[in-house]
Amino acid sequence: MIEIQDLTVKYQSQTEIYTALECINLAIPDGGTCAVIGPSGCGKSTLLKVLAGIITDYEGEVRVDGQTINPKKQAIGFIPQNYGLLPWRTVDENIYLGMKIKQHQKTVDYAKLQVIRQQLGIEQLGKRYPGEISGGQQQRVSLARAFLLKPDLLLMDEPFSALDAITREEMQDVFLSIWEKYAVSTILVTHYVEEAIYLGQKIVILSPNPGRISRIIENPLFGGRNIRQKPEFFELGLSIRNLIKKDWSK
Ligand SMILES: Nc1ncnc2c1ncn2[C@@H]1O[C@H](COP(=O)(O)OP(=O)(O)OP(=O)(O)O)[C@@H](O)[C@H]1O
Repeated sequence: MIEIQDLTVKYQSQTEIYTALECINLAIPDGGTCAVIGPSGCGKSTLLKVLAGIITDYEGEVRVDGQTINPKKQAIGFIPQNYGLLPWRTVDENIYLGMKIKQHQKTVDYAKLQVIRQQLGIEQLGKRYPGEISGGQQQRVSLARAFLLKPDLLLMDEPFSALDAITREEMQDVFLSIWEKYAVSTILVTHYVEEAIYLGQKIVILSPNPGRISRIIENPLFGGRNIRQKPEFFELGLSIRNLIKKDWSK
């Protein structure tokens, strides 16, 4: 269980103290997914940085399975917007580098690596460099790296936003099929309402700054088959857009 209790984050600049997030309360069950939507500057990246252990100066409690979040004790996978691949390392090196760094493993579980590469359709790309593969393939490589780590928590910052609409939908399906197998607790930030409905069991809407939770929606459509084609999908999208318009104009 991921538990966030009364989380407030302030930045101190030379002239002022700026509150980026205020009194965030959220619980995500083990193996659940949560999509966070919010206007620019409301603190979405700040939230991910707290969860990734990059920001440690905050008020409130953030726990994974009852223990205060700490990337040295828990495995936390983070997929940044630009996928975070090292351009001077091959695809294979990029995939197992994360595991070596995070879990201090000297040896690589090649059998598992092979299974994940197959699931993601990147078996043929191992010797290439990130600059020699497409954006969708780079996204697959970053997913392989994250899932090989078997994270206690997977964080994704606008994971598919750099992809064209068709590849984005394809990658959302790829993500879901792997996530179903490994049941990794996942928090993703997105600015696409449809992506939030497709990938989020919970959908969290943040208010403009300071970011507060304005809604938490338990998504009734999550995990359904072919939901993108269903009228309920469009209806939920419309009602979330209306909520956002109301909440963000306050
Ligand atoms: N190091 C910092 N010092 C001072 N203020 C900061 C710092 N980092 C972020 N902020 C401010 O905190 C607020 C939240 O920033 P954050 O990057 O978390 O927003 P965001 O929701 O991810 O934005 P976007 O959608 O535009 O990426 C913003 O107003 C930003 O200007």
